[in-house]
Amino acid sequence: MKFKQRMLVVVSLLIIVGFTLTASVSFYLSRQAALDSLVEHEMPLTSDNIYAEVQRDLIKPRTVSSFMGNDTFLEDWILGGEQDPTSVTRYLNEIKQKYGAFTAFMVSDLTRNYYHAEGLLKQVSESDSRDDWYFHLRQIPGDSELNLDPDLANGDELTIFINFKIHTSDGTFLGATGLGLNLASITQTFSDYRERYGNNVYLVTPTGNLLLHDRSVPFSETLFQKIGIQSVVDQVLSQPEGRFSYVKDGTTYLLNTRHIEELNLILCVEAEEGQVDDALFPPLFITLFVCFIVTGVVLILLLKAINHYQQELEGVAWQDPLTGLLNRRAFTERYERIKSSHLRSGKPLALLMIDVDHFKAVNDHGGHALGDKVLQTIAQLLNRNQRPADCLGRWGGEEFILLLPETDLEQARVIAERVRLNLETDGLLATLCPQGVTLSIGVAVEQDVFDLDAHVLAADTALYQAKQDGRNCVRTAE
Ligand SMILES: Nc1nc2c(ncn2[C@@H]2O[C@H](COP(=O)(O)OP(=O)(O)OP(=O)(O)O)[C@@H](O)[C@H]2O)c(=O)[nH]1
Repeated sequence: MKFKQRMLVVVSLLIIVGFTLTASVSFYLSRQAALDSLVEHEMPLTSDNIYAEVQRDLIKPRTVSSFMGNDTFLEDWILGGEQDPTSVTRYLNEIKQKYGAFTAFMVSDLTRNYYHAEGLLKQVSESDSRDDWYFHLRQIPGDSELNLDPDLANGDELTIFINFKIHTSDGTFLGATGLGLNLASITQTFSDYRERYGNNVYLVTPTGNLLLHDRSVPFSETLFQKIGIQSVVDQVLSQPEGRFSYVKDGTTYLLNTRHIEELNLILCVEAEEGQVDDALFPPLFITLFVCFIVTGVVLILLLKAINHYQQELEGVAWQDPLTGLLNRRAFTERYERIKSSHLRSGKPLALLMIDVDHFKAVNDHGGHALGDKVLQTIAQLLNRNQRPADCLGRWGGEEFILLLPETDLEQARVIAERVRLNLETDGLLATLCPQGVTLSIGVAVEQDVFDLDAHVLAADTALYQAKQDGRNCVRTAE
């Protein structure tokens, strides 16, 4: 790989690695900050808000159920032998209407009659699994329990029942009463929570049953069956408040829990750790895009700079600094190129060795600076008169070399004569050197074997002859 390509690759890699590292570190730090904010602020805040909403949605019906459980009307009616069931039915209907409940019910322990807002529904029986809730309520030490069951009175729709015991002041169990809330509307509320706060929300009983949640989780699930959460489920159930994380299907979930005293339920707010990435990826992509653009611009500038300096260096390497003509090395390289096309075509290639006559005298009389000026002027004149395909160089000192492709000896001689004459009659040179500047030129033509040394030697020999013949003339090689 060339130096230039190596430089471009190294610089590209440096920029790309630099940008990628910077972008990655900044992405990592931003992600940590976003996660901290999610765990420390957003989830607890969501939990607070949902707690307030759960209080509004569930605690009020619970208060009403509690009021029903402690209502002396029901106690008296049961103790009075359950006369006139319409009074209980009316009572239940009024409660149901007033508080917008899905159902209101009362069960007498004496007769096992189950009343609801439209009258007697059935009798509860220990042999009917649907009535398990009732016999369970009888046994528990507390006053109340929340249950999720199908409601017989409403086409078996899943209903949240808030069950309260009815008992006498001395604690004798008389039956159960309470409200049923429509599950569909409550799960909708939880789905609304999810949409509003962007987190999963569910309520869990102290034994780990999922009681209420949005529709994303099957109802039959318990917390123990929820994949991934098993690692922390014991802590979730035993701590009044907590922050946990668990992994499910390669995704990390954050869990914020809180015990709701009044309902004896655990409120769980769950967020995907990856949700913070959604906000962070666009800036990352912008950074990488900027990196791409900057890399491109830097590479273009670098390429231009390298090309510029390369050209300058090539100029220094190939140019004669005084005259701007090709130096000996560049001329040799050109000769080799031109030679190969002549080898194919077999056409003649002419070489002119051009030497300034008595140049030493110019230096001696006018000084070295004038000598330089004269050499530059001669170079310009020679350059001006050459054809596009010709190749002119400075061979050394006051000696120039001119290569004429596809030119035979006679044509070359004519051209050399013209060059000599042009120079002899040039006005500027006459001004610089009043004593006059003349050229001696030796011409040699190659047709078969193109060898620069031999070619130069032949032209030099002709030049020597020109000098011998009194200078200011053209001589051709035999
Ligand atoms: N000013 C200047 N003089 C140079 C340069 N290169 C060579 N010379 C001078 O050119 C002169 C060449 O002198 P000679 O080789 O004796 O040839 P000449 O005086 O031209 O005589 P003939 O070639 O025999 O006609 C020397 O004095 C060199 O110092 C240059 O770049 N600048």
